[in-house]
Amino acid sequence: MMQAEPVIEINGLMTRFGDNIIHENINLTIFRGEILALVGGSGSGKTTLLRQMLGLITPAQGSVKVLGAARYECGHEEERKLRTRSGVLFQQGALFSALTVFDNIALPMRELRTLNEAMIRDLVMLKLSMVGVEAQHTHKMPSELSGGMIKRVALARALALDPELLFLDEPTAGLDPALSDSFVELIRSLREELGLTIIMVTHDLDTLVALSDRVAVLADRGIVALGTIPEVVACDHPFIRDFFGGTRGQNALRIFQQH
Ligand SMILES: Nc1ncnc2c1ncn2[C@@H]1O[C@H](COP(=O)(O)OP(=O)(O)OP(=O)(O)O)[C@@H](O)[C@H]1O
Repeated sequence: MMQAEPVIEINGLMTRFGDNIIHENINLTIFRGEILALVGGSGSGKTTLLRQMLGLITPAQGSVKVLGAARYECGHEEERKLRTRSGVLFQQGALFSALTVFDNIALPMRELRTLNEAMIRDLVMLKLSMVGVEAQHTHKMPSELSGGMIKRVALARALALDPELLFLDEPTAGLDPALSDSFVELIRSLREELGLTIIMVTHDLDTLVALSDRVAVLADRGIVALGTIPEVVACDHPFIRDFFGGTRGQNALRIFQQH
């Protein structure tokens, strides 16, 4: 059951790159335990908003509060702690190509400088088993892995430090439908097991329907709709009509209604 504890609070956020205003007066609260999806047209600022929640891009105006701390205003030490409480699966550059599977997952643990190598070894193996990657792949290089396996290893790395918040940028992009379904299933079960709050950007309707509790639609520099899928679909906006209106949209919604 969703609890009403806010874990991310965005108020009056404005983003500008040069003369290009991307967001104007964005307000969004994300609650512990939910999966919130950000959708919107290309260039609507989904990835930028995700990066602002992660502390990677400073907004021109407004505040971003994460786990009670004001991002961009809290001190260095608090910012460091916040980073360890968030896991990220980026669309590109999911793994370091020069490091083995083991070392990719061990890296954030080693950076903590509080764990010895024996503990790190046990933790890496635990994370790999959580995402369904067998021990025989531990010493492979990323170039030796399939696309589906890379996503799983990247997810294990995102979970390396037991984060409370998990950020996913297009988690199923580039996966064929069967791999995409099994990855969605994995994310869903990890959310249950670990009590994660998940913020994801996705273009994929099947992923959206299968995972999201709420959807925020970015368009016209703001959030034009926010709510459950049926609530969002009921909003009359050109992007929403196009996004959910086609055959794929209608099929995805039918599956949603059958759940
Ligand atoms: N560092 C930057 N410098 C200048 N412009 C940027 C920068 N980052 C993003 N932009 C611009 O901001 C806008 C929003 O980009 P963003 O990547 O957040 O969109 P998006 O909704 O995630 O798009 P897509 O679905 O295509 O990935 C785009 O017009 C992009 O060109």
